[in-house]
Amino acid sequence: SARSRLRVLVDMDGVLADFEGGFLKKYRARYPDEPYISLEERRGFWVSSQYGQLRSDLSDKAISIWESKDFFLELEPLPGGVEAVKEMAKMDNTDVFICTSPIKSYNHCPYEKYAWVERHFGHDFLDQVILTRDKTLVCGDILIDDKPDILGVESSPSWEHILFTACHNQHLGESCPQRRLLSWEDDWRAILDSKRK
Ligand SMILES: O=c1ccn([C@@H]2O[C@H](COP(=O)(O)O)[C@@H](O)[C@H]2O)c(=O)[nH]1
Ligand SMILES: [Mg+2]
Repeated sequence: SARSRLRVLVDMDGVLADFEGGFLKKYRARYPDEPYISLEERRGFWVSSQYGQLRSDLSDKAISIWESKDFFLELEPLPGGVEAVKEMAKMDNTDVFICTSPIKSYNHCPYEKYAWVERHFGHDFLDQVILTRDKTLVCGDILIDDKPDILGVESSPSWEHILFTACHNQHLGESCPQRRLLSWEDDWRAILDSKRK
């Protein structure tokens, strides 16, 4: 593109906010007598699918956790993520947006995603929030995201997907051709620099 500024899109759940850890903690607190899947045993992006495979009724129990009030608001930041995004936002010729998909049960999630960003980044950073169920429609140079397959109506998105390593995707090998960011301790600055014109 003719753009001279680098546009970085950063996912929220599983990249900035500890969705998996927050889910497991609240699931075990609410359903102490039910089986659970440890973070080491997590496979596949959809938590609800893996719980459904464990026992069919556990899928709805899993969903009940992230549909509850305060679930998204109370997620802990993943180590180094907030600091990295704040640093990116101050870099020359760089625009950074938080690009996140809300759940369709909208009573709490969209509000709490904004409130989480305000809490951890400050009010002004709300200008950088993009809520969308289809990230392929968002224009950018890089999308840092833990979901291995980011699909939507645009078959050829403008961004390069950098796969952020999470418990559910860490075992995937050749089937994931994307470049990875192993954590926020990994060299995210080099990835950004590799995309600069
Ligand atoms: O089993 C699951 C696991 C997660 N979700 C929701 O999907 C989105 C993921 O958003 P990203 O922007 O891709 O990180 C999030 O709202 C989770 O709550 C789900 O519906 N089912
Ligand atoms: Mg995510």
